[in-house]
Amino acid sequence: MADELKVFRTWSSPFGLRIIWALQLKGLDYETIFEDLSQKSPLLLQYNPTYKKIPVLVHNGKPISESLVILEYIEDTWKQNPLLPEDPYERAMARFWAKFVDDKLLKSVINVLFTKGKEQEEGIPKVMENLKYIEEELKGKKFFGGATIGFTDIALGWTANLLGVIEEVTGIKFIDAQKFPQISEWMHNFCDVPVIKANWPSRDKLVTKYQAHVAPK
Ligand SMILES: N[C@@H](CCC(=O)N[C@@H](CS)C(=O)NCC(=O)O)C(=O)O
Repeated sequence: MADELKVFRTWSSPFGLRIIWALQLKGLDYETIFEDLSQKSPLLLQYNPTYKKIPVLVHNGKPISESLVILEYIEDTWKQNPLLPEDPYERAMARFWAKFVDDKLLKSVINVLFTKGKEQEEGIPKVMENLKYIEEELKGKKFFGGATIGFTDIALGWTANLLGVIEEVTGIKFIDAQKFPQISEWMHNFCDVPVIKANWPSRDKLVTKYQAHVAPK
């Protein structure tokens, strides 16, 4: 039986994009279901009753949620074009940095995006500190996984367009090539990969969306 793959996502979600990138890098066909999160579909609620969030990947009727878990499932199920290294220690490190992206970097960026005044100012050094860890980790590497993009690159991928959008919306500069040369180079290399380039949501639409969510100064 051919695999039936469905992805529940939204047009803008960076978590949803991770799944699209991974499926396309693996050369897999899938159907996309775009959700309106203000009116979640009964199917989304059925497939992800605990978190009620996108993305959800449904493989032959079986749902998997949480983007990093879905990435692992994709990697475990389809062996072509590996996203994780073979060596167990390197695999652990790839997972460690992907978790760092969600637990530390993303949270610090969201905090700056959705606060203002003193709270926002105090949040900026935390973002910079988290970016410095990534900068160190990327030293001497084109991608986290080496010559081709892998698990950690996909996890960090949102920064390559969303950080710029957030800079525009907040007026706060996070990335410049002098302060973060490795990250800047990585962003450039990452955006150059055809599967990545082909799937970015419209930057203008993202700016409008985030402007509407951000607290007025
Ligand atoms: N940790 C989750 C985060 C997913 C997530 O936050 N999805 C958002 C859209 S970007 C969502 O579905 N929000 C709906 C809600 O919170 O009700 C993952 O990695 O998949």
